Order: sequence, then structure tokens, then C-alpha cells
Amino acid sequence: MESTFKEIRDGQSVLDLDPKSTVGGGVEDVYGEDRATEDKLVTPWTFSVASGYSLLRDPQYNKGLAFTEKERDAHYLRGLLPPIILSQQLQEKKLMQNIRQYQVPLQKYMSLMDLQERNERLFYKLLIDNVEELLPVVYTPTVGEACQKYGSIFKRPQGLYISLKEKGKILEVLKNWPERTIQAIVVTDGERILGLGDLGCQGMGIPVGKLSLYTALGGVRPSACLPITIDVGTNNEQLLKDEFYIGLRQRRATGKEYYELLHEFMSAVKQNYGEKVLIQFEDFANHNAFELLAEYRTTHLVFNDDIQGTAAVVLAGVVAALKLVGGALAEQKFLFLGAGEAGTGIAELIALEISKQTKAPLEETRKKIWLVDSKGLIVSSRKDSLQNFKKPWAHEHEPVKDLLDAVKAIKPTVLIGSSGVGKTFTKEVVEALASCNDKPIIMALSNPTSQSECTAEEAYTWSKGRAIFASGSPFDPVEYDGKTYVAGQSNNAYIFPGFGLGLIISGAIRVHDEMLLAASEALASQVTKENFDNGLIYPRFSTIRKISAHIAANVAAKAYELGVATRLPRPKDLVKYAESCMYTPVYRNYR
Ligand SMILES: NC(=O)C1=CN([C@@H]2O[C@H](COP(=O)(O)OP(=O)(O)OC[C@H]3O[C@@H](n4cnc5c(N)ncnc54)[C@H](OP(=O)(O)O)[C@@H]3O)[C@@H](O)[C@H]2O)C=CC1
Ligand SMILES: CC(=O)C(=O)O
Ligand SMILES: [Mg+2]
Repeated sequence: MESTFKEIRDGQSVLDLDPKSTVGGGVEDVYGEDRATEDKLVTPWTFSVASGYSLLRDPQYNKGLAFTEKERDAHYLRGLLPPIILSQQLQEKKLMQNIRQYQVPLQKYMSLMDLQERNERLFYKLLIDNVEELLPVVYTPTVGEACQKYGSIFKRPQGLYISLKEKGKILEVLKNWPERTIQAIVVTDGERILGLGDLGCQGMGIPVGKLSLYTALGGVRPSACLPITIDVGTNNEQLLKDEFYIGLRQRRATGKEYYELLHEFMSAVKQNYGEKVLIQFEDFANHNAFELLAEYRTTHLVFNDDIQGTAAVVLAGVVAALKLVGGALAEQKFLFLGAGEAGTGIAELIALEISKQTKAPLEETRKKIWLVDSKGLIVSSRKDSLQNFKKPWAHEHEPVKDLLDAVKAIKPTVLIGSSGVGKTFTKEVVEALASCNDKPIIMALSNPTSQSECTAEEAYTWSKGRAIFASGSPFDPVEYDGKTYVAGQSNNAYIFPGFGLGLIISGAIRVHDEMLLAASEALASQVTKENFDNGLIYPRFSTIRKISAHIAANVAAKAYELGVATRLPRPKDLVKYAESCMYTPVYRNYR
């Protein structure tokens, strides 16, 4: 034994130490790690095949108390687990009971994150089977609070952090990730996290949350999903002063420094994972988001969820709403509060769809759509000072300072909130809209709930129960005048999981706007009579996997039609094929 000590602790005399001492934490510290001083190097090492204790600590394979007798024998688990065996169903029941006991949403979030890190299949089983209940926990609104407090609740790192420190080494950093086959990346730089602003490196909660939906809602394997946060600093003074902040403590890099890092990242991703890896940009600020999308949409498989995914989901909601309201899409007049990524992205897709339906040129169909930003209605006299993405919306009109006056002047049939500012659809605004529409369509898209332009209760009450309402974050059903109103959730979570699946199963190498229209059409077609009878303009999230399969099939069909699909031959029944590709979280049997 002494000679082993000697060999392993190269150079250090250990004969004067007591090898049986447990002071350092071990029984016999044969590898010398416990006694290593700060200046002494040790080797981190692990088994490559998980068995025994390491199997219980591996979230991808761990089944906890569900390991069978045979598996406990075959994988050295005897004694490491209490004798009882629980089915996955019973584990699920127990965990749901535990989660329901927490009163504070953030506690539910943390408990679910712990589960994800402990037992991945059980996490996804819970999420899939209880999607309507758990979506608000792993996603908006709770994920927003989690990002705000990410530094304090941080336990084990999730996803990949690429900061300015890794400049010149991004390819190496990607190679540190344990999985080789990656199909979907969600990346943020944390500058516009929901409607909460710049949360820097703590934005990581968003890619993690979005990718868990890729798996739960869209069936993309968890091992093929990679959450990434690019840390170029933050301009959030509070975070810069926060001793628990996990990111670079500097102001944001901009201009050349920013774009060089992003370019290195985009090139490294393609080099490491190939042409068919989907890169979803999420929650970048608009001064970078539009440029990044324009720069990489012709060379990479990229998709901006805030600009494009949101557009597809809102178009689907409006098309569905017209079944309740009557009239054609081209007959509607749209007014947006907020002319950023979501606002102008939605506006452009609606204009494109109207142009397709009516054969009118885009320049004409855009005229049905008006946007208000922080300076008022976007009109032609402001054109010179507008950012590029707003210019197509600068129509002829006298200046209008605020939303209420804009509603009175434009008389829209559809009012969409994409401002990130809560309480901006005031009583006066909703009443003005309701005064010129029998059934005004109101979408308060901003997240999380605190930033919603109005609540469901406000929309129904102020419109005297006439509004067709949907919001970005969920609201409970509302009682008004003896009737129950159920608000729909207009959130890109309906689109991106199925959209991504469609790209993956067809081996698409580029995203085209036609594919967004295809996704939107598939979603609108999934709204049932029962949904409409309840005043809903979206299907229930409880059927999301079926919806995602239809979206995936429509997107894949379009990819084949456009010649950007590489998976050949084309499967005959794309819905069935999409379903057959979906990850299911039931436990596997181990040999
Ligand atoms: N439901 C969903 O699926 C989605 C919801 N969202 C939500 O939409 C919101 C906006 O996101 P995004 O478009 O990316 O953000 P951007 O920052 O790109 O755009 C925000 C826009 O709102 C305008 N604005 C800000 N304050 C006011 C105000 N007080 N009055 C009028 N206009 C104002 C800004 O004006 P200016 O340009 O003058 O600064 C800007 O045009 C966020 O809360 C986000 O969570 C986003 C994507 C999807
Ligand atoms: C839903 C979403 O993507 C957002 O609020 O940014
Ligand atoms: Mg987003």
C-alpha cells in the first residue's frame, strides 16, 4: 500500500502521513486528492461507462428507485439504493405532489431544475404529462424571475458559457461539451431577457428553458440540444455590483469586438457540428438581432425566435380569431404597441401572408399595419431618424404622440402589444378599441406577466366581455358577468419546438419565410371547435406534441418543396415520420 501511495503522489513523501486519516474526507486517500495543497496538481478522473454510484449520479441514465432487481445486480447498485422499487408512474406521482406543495413558483422551478440534473427522463415525463401546469414554471413567467436571481440560485452549471475570455478558442470550448451530435442550439447574449432587459450572463435560464421545451414539446432528444450564453459583459448596474453575479464584470462589448466574437462563434459551430445544426437566436437586443439574422441566414441554419417564431404564432392566432370575428385577413387593420423584434417581425409576416392571399405587392399590404414605438406612431415624417427595421412601416400620417390617440386615429381591428412594458393597454385604450369593434382582437404579448400590456381580466372587463384575448404569459380564467372567459396564450412556444423538429427531420440547411408561413398555417389548423366554443384562438398546450408533429410535417414539406432538405428520400407521411422521430422519456431497460 505504501508503495502505491508513493507512486501516485509523485515526489511527495507521504510516509510521515497517516494514510487511514479521514480528515480530508476519504477513508484511505489513495489518490492523494484530499491532502493536495493548493499548489499541488491532481488529476480529475471519471469512469467512461456509468455503473454503480456514477450511474446514480448520471442524469441521462439514472432511474433512481425505478432500477429493477436485475439492473441493481448487473450495475453494482446493491446497497446504494433502499430495497424498494418504484415505477416511473409512482415516481412521477410523488414528485408532482412535492412540487404542488411549494407555494413559491421559484421553489417549484428550482425543484424541477434539480430533477433535470438528477434524472432527465423523469423530468421530461413530468413536463410532458403535466405540460399546462409546469410550463409556467420552467418557462414564462417563472423563468424570468429565475434569470433575475440566477446568481443566487446557481448550483451546477447548465449549458455552455462563451465569454470574451474565450475569444480565439471557441472551437476548443465547443469540444469541451460532452455530446458530439448536436441538432439544436439556443443562444442568447442576455441583453433583452423577456421584457426584463439586460440580465447578462444570467440569461442562461432562457436557452436552458427553451431547449427543455424543444424536448418536451417538440420531441428533440435532450442530448442533441445545447444551450449557450455568450457573455460580452452587461450594462446592468445592479448586476455589475452584485457579489453573486456569475458573468463578466464589465460593460458590454460592442461594435467590432462584439461582431468578431459572434462571427468566431458562428464559424466554430458550423465547423464542429456541420451545416445542419439549428442555431436559434433568443433574446438578443434588436440592435444586434436583425443584423445577426440578416448576416447568417444565407450561410447557416438560423432562426430568430423573437422575430420569426413570434410572427408565426401571432399570425396563426389572428387567422384563427377571424373564425370567431368574421372577415378576411386583408380586411383587418393592425396596430402594434412596440416596434422592435416581435412587433416588426409579426408585422412583416402578416403583410407577407396578405400579399400571398391577395397578390397585392408587399409595399401595399404593409399599409394595413401601423406601429407605435416609444416616440409615438411611426409615420413618414420620422423616416430619417428611424432604425432600418422600422422604415417599411413609416406610412403617411400626421404625427401621433401616444397609443390612445393612435387607436382613435387608426381604428384598428387588431391591437398587439409587443413593447415589453406592462399596463400600457389602459382602460381608455381598450374602451376606445371596443368602441369601434364588435369583437376587438387584443394580444398582450409581453413577458413575463408583470410586463403584460394588460391582464385577461382587464381585457374582458373593459371590453364588456367582447374581446378575443390572448397573452404571452398565461392568465387564469376570468369570471365576468356570470360567464367564464378562458384566455389563450400567444407564445412562440407553440411554434419553435415543432418548427425545429421539422428542420431536423428534413435535414434542412436554411430557413425561408415560406417555412414560417407553413408553420403558422399548421398551428391555426389545429384549433378545434371546442377551442373556439371556449373563445380560444390557440389549441390547448396539453395537445402540443400532436400540434408540433403537424407543424414539423408542414415545415419539412416546405423544405422539400424549396429544395433545402437534405434527408432523402422524402418520407411519404411526414406527420407519422415526425411522430416516430420524437423522443419519449419512458425509462429504457439496461442489459
Ligand atoms: N409572446 C411571445 O411569444 C413573445 C413575446 N415577446 C415579448 O415582447 C416584448 C418586446 O420584445 P422585443 O420586440 O424583442 O423587444 P424590442 O426591444 O426589440 O422592442 C420593444 C419595442 O417597444 C417599444 N417601447 C418600449 N417602451 C415603450 C412605451 N412605453 N411605449 C411604446 N413603445 C414602447 C420600443 O420602442 P423604441 O424602439 O422607441 O425603443 C421598441 O420598439 C418583450 O416583453 C418580450 O418578452 C417577445 C417575443 C415573443
Ligand atoms: C417568449 C419569448 O421568446 C420572449 O418573451 O422573449
Ligand atoms: Mg424570446
